[in-house]
Amino acid sequence: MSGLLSSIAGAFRAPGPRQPRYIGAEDAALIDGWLMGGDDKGAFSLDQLMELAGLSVAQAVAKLYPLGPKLDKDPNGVKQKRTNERVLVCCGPGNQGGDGLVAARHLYHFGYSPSVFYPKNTPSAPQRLKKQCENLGLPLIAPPSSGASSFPMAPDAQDVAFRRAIENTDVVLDCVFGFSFKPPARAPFKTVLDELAKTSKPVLSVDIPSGWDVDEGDRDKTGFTPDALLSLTAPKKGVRAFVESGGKQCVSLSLVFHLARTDSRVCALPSAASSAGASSPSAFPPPPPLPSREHEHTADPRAPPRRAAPSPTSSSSTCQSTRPTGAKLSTLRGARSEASVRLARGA
Ligand SMILES: NC(=O)C1=CN([C@@H]2O[C@H](COP(=O)(O)OP(=O)(O)OC[C@H]3O[C@@H](n4cnc5c(N)ncnc54)[C@H](O)[C@@H]3O)[C@@H](O)[C@H]2O)[C@H](O)CC1
Ligand SMILES: [K+]
Repeated sequence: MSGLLSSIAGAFRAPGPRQPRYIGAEDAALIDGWLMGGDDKGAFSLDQLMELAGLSVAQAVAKLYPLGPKLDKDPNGVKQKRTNERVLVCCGPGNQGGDGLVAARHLYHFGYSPSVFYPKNTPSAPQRLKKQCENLGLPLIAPPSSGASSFPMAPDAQDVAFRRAIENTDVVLDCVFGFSFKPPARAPFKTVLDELAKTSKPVLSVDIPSGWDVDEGDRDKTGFTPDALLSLTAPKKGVRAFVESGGKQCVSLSLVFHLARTDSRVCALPSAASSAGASSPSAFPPPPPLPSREHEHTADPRAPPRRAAPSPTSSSSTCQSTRPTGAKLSTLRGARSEASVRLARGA
């Protein structure tokens, strides 16, 4: 486990063009378990991890699909829509769906007008996150939570509502399935994935394009290729071809350097050395130099130190494109920049 954590962080510190460490579904689940484990492990709560993931998602949207300037009302006094303002957040039944609910909340505060599609509203769903979206008045397409009385819905009501929602959005956020998806998709998500494949709207996929196999990519020929991808912590093996063929990719770094720092401490402990079967602590290579705490919050760990402390609006994700565009390729390969998003709504 310690080698895995170091290699993920090391991939982002290595000089030259980034060579990300791709991880499989098993390793992704292992890291998740480690982050949430107590004792000598990460000690994060699920809520914290979702909040970090969801904030990174919202920041990636702000970076890739920036909100246009505010426009004056039209002659009839009607508010005019800003570029990229409407974001349809498609949420699945697992933790990735929770990331989506968090992202919708942050997007609202960034000034976007998100709406949320949440078709699997089971008792185990993150009801508090959903309630927070409701409290902001976000349009929510979801069946009533169990126990609530309602009129019976037509079987295809959600499909119809989803199709209408996708027509009336500027950007689609794919938070349907993450690293625990096992193809093929079951209802009601089959329709959702078909619509994602068909739409001409830009889709930003979180962690893995939904419907793709986490390790093997679009093995089942879904026909869905997102406009861009946000990898959480480390890119998954299934997106290697997408990234290497020039797909737009962001990587959320919020946990990477935390993993590396904790890991270097674990490596330094004699007990960790003996439990790993090493004859002495020196059997572990010295941990690579860690970036300063300041850099942990910036997009580029190798960036020169800042003079002032990072603002709360600085991004925890870094974006790059490797799209092969001839002469621009080398500059793009190393390109990365820091998102700066305004957190106060309407500011
Ligand atoms: N450490 C991190 O990087 C964190 C990532 N997070 C996000 O969580 C997901 C992984 O969450 P998990 O709940 O394990 O899995 P999924 O979101 O993929 O959803 C599982 C969910 O889906 C159902 N399901 C599986 N296959 C199918 C299918 N073929 N048809 C229908 N339904 C299916 C399954 O039954 C479950 O209910 C990760 O990718 C990140 O986005 C966390 O926020 C924490 C930190
Ligand atoms: K996804």
